[in-house]
Amino acid sequence: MFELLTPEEMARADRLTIEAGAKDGFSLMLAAGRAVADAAQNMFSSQGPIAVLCGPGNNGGDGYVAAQFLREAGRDVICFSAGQPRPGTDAMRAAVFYKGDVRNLGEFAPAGFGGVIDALYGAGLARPVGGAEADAISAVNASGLSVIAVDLPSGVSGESGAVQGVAIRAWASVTFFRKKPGHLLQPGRGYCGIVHLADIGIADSVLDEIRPDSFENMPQLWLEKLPSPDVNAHKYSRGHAAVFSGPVHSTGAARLAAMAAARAGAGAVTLLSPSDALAVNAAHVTSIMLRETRTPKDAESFVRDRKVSAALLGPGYGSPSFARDNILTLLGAENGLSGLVLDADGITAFENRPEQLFGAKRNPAAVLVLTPHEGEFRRLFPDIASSGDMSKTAKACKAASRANAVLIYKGPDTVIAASDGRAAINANGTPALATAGSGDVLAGIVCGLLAQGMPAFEAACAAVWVHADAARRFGRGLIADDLPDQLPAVWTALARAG
Ligand SMILES: NC(=O)C1=CN([C@@H]2O[C@H](COP(=O)(O)OP(=O)(O)OC[C@H]3O[C@@H](n4cnc5c(N)ncnc54)[C@H](OP(=O)(O)O)[C@@H]3O)[C@@H](O)[C@H]2O)[C@@H](O)CC1
Ligand SMILES: Nc1ncnc2c1ncn2[C@@H]1O[C@H](COP(=O)(O)OP(=O)(O)O)[C@@H](O)[C@H]1O
Ligand SMILES: [K+]
Repeated sequence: MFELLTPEEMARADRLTIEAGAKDGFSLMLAAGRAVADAAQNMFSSQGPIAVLCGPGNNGGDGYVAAQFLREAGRDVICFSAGQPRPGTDAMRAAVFYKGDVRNLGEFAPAGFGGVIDALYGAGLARPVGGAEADAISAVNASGLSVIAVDLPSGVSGESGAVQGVAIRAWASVTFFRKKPGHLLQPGRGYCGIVHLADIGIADSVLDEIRPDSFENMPQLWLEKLPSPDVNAHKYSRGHAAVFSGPVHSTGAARLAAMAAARAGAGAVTLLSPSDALAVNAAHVTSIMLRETRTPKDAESFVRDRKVSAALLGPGYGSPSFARDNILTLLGAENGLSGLVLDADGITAFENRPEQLFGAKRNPAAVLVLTPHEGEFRRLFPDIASSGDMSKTAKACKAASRANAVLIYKGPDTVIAASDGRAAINANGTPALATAGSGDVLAGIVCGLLAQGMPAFEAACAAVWVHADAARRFGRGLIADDLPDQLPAVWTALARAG
C-alpha cells in the first residue's frame, strides 16, 4: 500500500479495471461514494443536516452517491451543485441516483449544518479555484465545521500538494485505492486531515502495468535491505565510516554525525580531524576513533588503507576550498569507498560552480548522497528550485538525475530521490526535528548505513524514517544530541516488526 499514484496514474488504474471487465465506472463510483458515506456516518454527529458540495465531474459524482447512501441511512442531506455533470457521464448517473434536495452552490451558507462533504474537485482540478466555489470554501474554512474531503481537499493538487487559489481544510480525506503525492507533500498534507484509504475494487495487479515509481517512505520499502551483522562479523567487516570534522571552533556537528553513524550500526567510526581540532575532539569522544587529517591525500590514503566504506563531509566543515579538494579527491580515487555523503558545507562548497561536482571524475563504485535542506538545494540547483510548476518530488528527481546522486531533499515533507526516477515521500516527520544539529545526525545515519553496504536509495529512505521515529520516541524537549541514543530502540522495534 505504499505506492503513490499521480492523478494520471490513478485514471489509468481506473481505465485498466474497466477495460478488464472487472468493474464499470459507475460501480467504482458507487464503491467510492459508499466509503465516503461510511466515513460521514462515523464522523458527523446527527446534529444538523449534512451539506454535500458537488462539482461537475466525477468527484461531484462520488458526492451525489454518498449523499444518497446517507439519505437511505436516515440522514438529513442537502447537495449544493457547482455545475451540472455532462450528459452521459458517470457523474450524471450519480446525480440521477441521488433523490434528495439539490440547490445552487451560490445559495450555500455553513450556518446550521452538522458537517460538510467536499466533492467539488479531486483528481481533475484543472485551474485555480475561483467564483462561488472559492466563496463556499472560504466560508467553510471560517466556520470550523467538520469536513470530509472526497479524494482530496478541493483546491489541492493531487500531483504536487500545491494549493490552487484556495483549498478546503478537511478533518479527513477519503481517497481510493492508493494515496496521491498531494496527500503527503506540503502544503497539501496540512489540508487533508486524516487520510483514509478505501478499497473500491481496483485490483493490485493494475500496478504491474502502471509501475509507479513514487512511494510513501515506510519500512516495507527498505526493511529487507537493512543490514544486520553476520555471526562471524568483526568491526571492520560491519563497515568503517569516516566523518570529516571542522576546525577547532566548529567540531560538534561532525561528532553528532559520527555518533549517529555508530548507532546506525557501522562497526567502526573515525573522525578525520584537522590538527587544531584534535584535542577538542579527543576530549569529547570515547568509542569514536580519531585521525589527524591535514590534506586530501591524508584522507584519501586513510580511506584506502583502513578500508573505509563510507564517508561524510559537511557538518560544521567550514572552508569551501578544502571541502572541494577533499570531495573531488575522494570521489575520483580507486579507494574502496562505496558511498560519499555530502551535507551542509559539503554542498555549499559547490555554490556557483555545481558543474565541478556534477562533472567530477567519479569512481563508479562510490555512490554520492546529497542531503540538502531548502536553502542548500537552491545553492546547488538554482534553476530547478525556482521552477514554479514542478512538484517537490519532480524537483528532487531532476536534481538526483543531474547530480547522478541519491538526494534527500529535507523539510517537513522530505523527499528521497534516486537518479533512476524512484522517489519516496516521508510522512513520519515531526517539527521536533527542527532543532540545530538534527540534519547532522541524519547525514551520520545515512553514512553509517552506507558503510554497512546498504544500497544508497534504501539507506537514505531508512535513515530519514528512523531519524523521525527517534524524534517521536523522545518527544518534547528533544535536542539533536538525544537522537543517536534513541536509535537502539528504533532498531529493536523494527526487528520485532520485520
Ligand atoms: N479514477 C478513479 O479510479 C476513480 C475516480 N473517482 C473520482 O473521480 C474524481 C476525478 O474525476 P474527474 O476526472 O471527473 O475530475 P474532478 O475532480 O471531478 O474535476 C473535473 C471537473 O471539474 C472542473 N474543474 C476542475 N477544476 C476546476 C476549477 N478550478 N474551477 C472550476 N471547475 C473546475 C472540470 O471542468 P473542465 O476543466 O472540464 O472545464 C471538470 O468538470 C476523483 O477525484 C474521484 O473522486 C471515483 O469515482 C472512483 C474511481
Ligand atoms: N517541521 C518539520 N517537520 C519535520 N521534519 C523537519 C521539520 N523541520 C526540519 N525537519 C527535519 O529536521 C532536519 C533539519 O536538518 P537541517 O536543516 O540540515 O538542520 P541542521 O543544519 O541544524 O542540522 C531535516 O531532517 C528536516 O527534514
Ligand atoms: K474534493
